[in-house]
Amino acid sequence: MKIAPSILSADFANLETDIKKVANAEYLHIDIMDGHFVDDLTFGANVVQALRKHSEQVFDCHLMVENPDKYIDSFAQAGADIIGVHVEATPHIHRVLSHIKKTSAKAGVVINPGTPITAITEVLGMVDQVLIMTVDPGMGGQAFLEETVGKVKELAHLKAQHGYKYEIEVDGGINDQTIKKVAAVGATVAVAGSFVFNAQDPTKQVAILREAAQINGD
Ligand SMILES: O=C(CO)[C@H](O)[C@H](O)COP(=O)(O)O
Ligand SMILES: [Fe+2]
Repeated sequence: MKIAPSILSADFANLETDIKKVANAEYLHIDIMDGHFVDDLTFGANVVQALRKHSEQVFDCHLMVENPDKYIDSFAQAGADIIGVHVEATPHIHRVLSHIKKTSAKAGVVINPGTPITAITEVLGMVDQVLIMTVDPGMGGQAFLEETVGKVKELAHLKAQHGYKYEIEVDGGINDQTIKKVAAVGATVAVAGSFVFNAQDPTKQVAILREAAQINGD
């Protein structure tokens, strides 16, 4: 299981310091909110570019924005390694994913808890990552929604059946207990914000998550 600390719960006044505390994780998860697709506002490509100088990790940019197509080039140029777009944010998901694939970034599709897997079936063969939201997007610190576990299992089944290559990422309410549930059904990347950064020692929290995932997962 790869661990993806979400800087949504980091100290925005000390991002450089905070990201160094989680250098033992494979990914850095960067939540981009536009105040339209979700209520809150976070940061843009300029912040990604600034962070890029301080980390070699995979920059996993989760775009919670309307009109995602408008932002793809700037995030790719800023140093995003993966750009994830919500299927709910565009009627043209195939076009947007094709656009990402023409940049240096890998393409991810994201689905909300209320969206079925059938909404993304047609694009599963073209994506590098599928992100299953395990909370409703918009804020950190929410409780994991148990009913999303079935979708992780379904995605893992489709991956094996069709030989797809995507990572299966989960995001929201991940802690040392919930990570076991998603690891057991095939998740390969776990995002965690509050569990990692709302603790004294974020480095240790990453290690705790990794160990917990191994008990029931890979
Ligand atoms: O996309 C997100 C919210 O929309 C965040 O990545 C997610 O909520 C992480 O926070 P936590 O681990 O505290 O639930
Ligand atoms: Fe996220």
